[in-house]
Amino acid sequence: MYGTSEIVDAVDAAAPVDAERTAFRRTEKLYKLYKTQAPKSWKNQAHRKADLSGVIDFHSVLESFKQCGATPAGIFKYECRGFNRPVFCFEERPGFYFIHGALTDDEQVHWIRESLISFPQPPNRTNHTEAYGPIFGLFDAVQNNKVLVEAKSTSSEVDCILGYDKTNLNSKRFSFSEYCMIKNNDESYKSVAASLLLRKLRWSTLGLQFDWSKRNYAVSLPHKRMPDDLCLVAKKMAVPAMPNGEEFQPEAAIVNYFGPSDMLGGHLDDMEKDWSKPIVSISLGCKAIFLLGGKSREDMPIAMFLRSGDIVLMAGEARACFHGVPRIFTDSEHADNVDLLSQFSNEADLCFREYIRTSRININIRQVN
Ligand SMILES: O=C(O)CCC(=O)C(=O)O
Ligand SMILES: [Fe+2]
Repeated sequence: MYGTSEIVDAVDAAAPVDAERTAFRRTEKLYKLYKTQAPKSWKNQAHRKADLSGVIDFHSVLESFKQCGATPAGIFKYECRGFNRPVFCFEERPGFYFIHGALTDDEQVHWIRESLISFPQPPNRTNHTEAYGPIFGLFDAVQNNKVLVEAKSTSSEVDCILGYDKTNLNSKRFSFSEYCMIKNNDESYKSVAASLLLRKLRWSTLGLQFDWSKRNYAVSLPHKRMPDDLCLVAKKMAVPAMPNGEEFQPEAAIVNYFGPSDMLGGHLDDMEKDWSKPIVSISLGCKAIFLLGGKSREDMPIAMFLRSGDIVLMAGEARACFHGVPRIFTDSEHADNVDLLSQFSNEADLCFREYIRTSRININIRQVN
């Protein structure tokens, strides 16, 4: 990847002065979440209101297309034989496809659960792997108010309490434990609440593991195959962007987890060999603004809303276009997640509901070779 490709907290993040000179950066600034220079006492209400009138809303585009068969200038409805969902494209950005409402509510619920329960499980790596080694059962630990504990002592008693795997002496010694153990804590433990780890979860990688430090796919890292059901969705959704009716071959995915003030800076995804193959990118949870730039950061980006259940494809020329997510919406006026939240109304689903109420998840699936 090239550019600011990791999710960062956008609030008050100071941009380097010359970085603000590009059209992409200026547009990011228009939409990203700022605290104004308000007195501290205003803290929670002090988010500047962005003007959203220039953001394309494909929900409205589809509604007016249904009514009068017309689309706004520069946008057309793409007809793909055998593909029964509405797909829109931009005349100026060939290779970019917007599939509005691609996933049903049930499918969205399924992928949110998978993103929180299964996808961060080892051998898949997450942004926490470097600091803590492989962590098993993060979401279960959140539901049970557990904490991640490090054993400094080498006593067999601690090994036993932590379920430490002696067969893997290189792995770091962190494991989830009950709160009560920590109350009787002594210096031999270092601990962090599972709920905090979940809040700070930024990415997990599926299939071939992406090595962020070397910025390539590390074939030698242990990995599982991509989940079959996710491959099926990706193959089905990739159809409008596949050259000559070929079948998309999903080999890797990056799952991005966005908290309320997180953003993903403008970047290119350029580590895959064949750019004629699409990246299939699934949105879940809170609504976001997606910026689709051009091949230069100086090209004026197109801003559009991404809602839970929308899927975008970036293939061919669009693979060379800078893109990013300057903003997610967590306030009830804009988040657009009421229907989704109602799917998590059981007592047992409280943790999912609380998480997704103020978060966005993006699963982007790639053919690497
Ligand atoms: O979150 C999104 O919609 C885009 C994610 C993305 O561009 C990436 O992970 O490379
Ligand atoms: Fe990307």
